[in-house]
Amino acid sequence: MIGKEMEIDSVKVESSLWIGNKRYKASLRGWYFSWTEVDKRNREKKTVSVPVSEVIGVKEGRVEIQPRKKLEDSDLDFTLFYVKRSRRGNTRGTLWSLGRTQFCCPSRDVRDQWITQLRTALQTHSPSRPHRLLVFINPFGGKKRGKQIYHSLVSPLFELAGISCHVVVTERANQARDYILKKDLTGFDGVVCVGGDGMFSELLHGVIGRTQQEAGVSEHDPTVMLQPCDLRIGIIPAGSTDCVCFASVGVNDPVTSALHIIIGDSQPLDVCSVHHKSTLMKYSVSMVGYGFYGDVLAESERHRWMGPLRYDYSGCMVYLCNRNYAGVVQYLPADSHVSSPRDNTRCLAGCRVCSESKERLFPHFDSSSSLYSANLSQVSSELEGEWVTIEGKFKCVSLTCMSSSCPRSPSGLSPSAHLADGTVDLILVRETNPLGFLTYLHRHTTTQDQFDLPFVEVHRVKAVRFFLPPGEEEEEEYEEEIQSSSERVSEDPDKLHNGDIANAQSKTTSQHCLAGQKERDTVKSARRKKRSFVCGPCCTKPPSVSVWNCDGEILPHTEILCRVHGQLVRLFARGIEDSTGA
Ligand SMILES: CCCCCCCCCCCCC/C=C/[C@@H](O)[C@H](COP(=O)(O)O)NC(=O)CCCCCCCCCCCCCCC
Ligand SMILES: Nc1ncnc2c1ncn2[C@@H]1O[C@H](COP(=O)(O)OP(=O)(O)O)[C@@H](O)[C@H]1O
Ligand SMILES: [Ca+2]
Repeated sequence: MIGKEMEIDSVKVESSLWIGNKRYKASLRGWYFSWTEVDKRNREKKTVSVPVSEVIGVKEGRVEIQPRKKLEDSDLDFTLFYVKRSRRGNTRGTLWSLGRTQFCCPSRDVRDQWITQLRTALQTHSPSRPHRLLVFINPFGGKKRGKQIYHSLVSPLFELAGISCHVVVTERANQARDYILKKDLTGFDGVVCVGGDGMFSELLHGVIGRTQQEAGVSEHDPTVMLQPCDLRIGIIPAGSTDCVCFASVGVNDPVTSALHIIIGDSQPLDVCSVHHKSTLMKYSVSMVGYGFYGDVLAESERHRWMGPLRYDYSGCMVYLCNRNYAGVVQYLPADSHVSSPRDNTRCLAGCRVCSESKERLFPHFDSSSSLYSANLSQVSSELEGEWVTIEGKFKCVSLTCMSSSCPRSPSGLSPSAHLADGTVDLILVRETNPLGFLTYLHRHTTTQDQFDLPFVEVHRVKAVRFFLPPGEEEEEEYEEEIQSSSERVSEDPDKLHNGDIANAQSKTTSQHCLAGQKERDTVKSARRKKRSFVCGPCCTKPPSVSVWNCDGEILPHTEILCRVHGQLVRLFARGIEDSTGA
């Protein structure tokens, strides 16, 4: 490896090249390919430098790939494709596009030499680029443009970069997850989803599940140390919230994401496992939310036809219901010397807090062999320590492993949270008046501190337990109903979908709203009332139990234990490249 690097470092290719009718002095030195304009008196002008790691492809002749491939035969020309950066409106992240420059060489020999040298440098300097990818497209995500986005914007870039893809257009929910869990994945360097957070979640569950299966680790045991996953995940945003993409890249743009995948970027990510009793329910990377966000999701599932707007509509409806929910929250604080959710920092590309966390998270990591010499039955110490208990009435209880920024909220649920520091932020919004809560929500869309409110508190934690106060415990009947819906699912695993749960809920909801006093008097109806979620402003006695929204899916239980697994998976991303500062 080092030998090769030295060999390349010593390679110095230089020649005159033309772009249009201007002459340039071009050179390839180590990590950079640069070209400097030279005027008629041999004076040097502006230099453009492209890191070899950001070269997407080198083609013979004059080539255009967008809008349509066009090849002109020429012995003297070559075309260089690379990452070009630009800012984007009010977001912090950097938008990437495909830069393209056509060079004309003095002779065919010189042209061939340039192409060979550039391609060799590319191979040497970008060892972690993927060569073969498994791509899942959800044709129904977001505005239903997944297929079009992939075929018109992404696939031509992958082709240009020489990446071969096996594409699966999904026909049902959970198809992507099951594929990753069961099929032969030999030869794939990564998995990619074209869709939203729900589709990402399928890949996440597939990749984590598969890795644990192969390592013989039980996913259900919350105390176990899970095996970190090798297969990287790429996200081409084509969903409704696109929070995971936005929070890890800084923009939700299919071309930017495709370019990060091509150059083989790698961003570790913390993952929360959510357990009920001794069963794993879900993994989450963005938001696990009870109360407001749970109700918004339950309501939004009934308005899927509205597309991404369903969340805004449901948000308003749920806001008008003005609910508060009693609960007991217990948490295990993280080390407050390292960072705090109110330290006003942002997790950006190359984040120091995240990179320093690696050693703490993987004390057994052997960097020379890149192996985790972890004893697989190893019990993690992450659940040890002094738990803090808070009981009260809450508008919402939210947990987030990362900032959870999205186009709706560019700084996110917890603006100073880190992608890969092995902690999760717990946000408690206590009972307050509607104006107070609106102020809290509104601050997600501005730069004002949403934690600087008397009814809001935030803690950086490693684990959280939530349960209902004594006397308000989870109802068996409800659990049975969910159970029977899961049983139906085990006959046909593809039917477990938010829709099912939300339908069951909305059925009770509309029954509650429409049924007369007679039915309401029965015990059964009283129970239903308790678990109905959104019934509009007509409700005089709101239900006392909400649901958990786990990365956009409704969890079938209220009592949960969440714990964070630091840097469990890796994305084809690099964190947010700050376009406002550096
Ligand atoms: C007054 C303006 C208030 C704006 C409040 C924005 C808060 C945004 C926090 C966003 C956290 C997002 C966490 C990510 C969740 C996703 O995993 C998950 C799944 O995404 P997918 O469908 O793409 O698969 N998405 C969600 O669960 C959606 C949550 C979205 C909540 C939006 C709430 C909008 C609230 C509008 C309230 C308006 C009150 C107005 C009163 C007159
Ligand atoms: N072919 C399909 N038919 C129905 N549901 C699907 C299909 N493919 C994926 N899904 C499911 O659709 C849900 C939403 O997908 P997602 O891509 O996240 O879009 P959105 O951001 O609009 O919610 C996911 O939970 C995923 O499991
Ligand atoms: Ca984190």
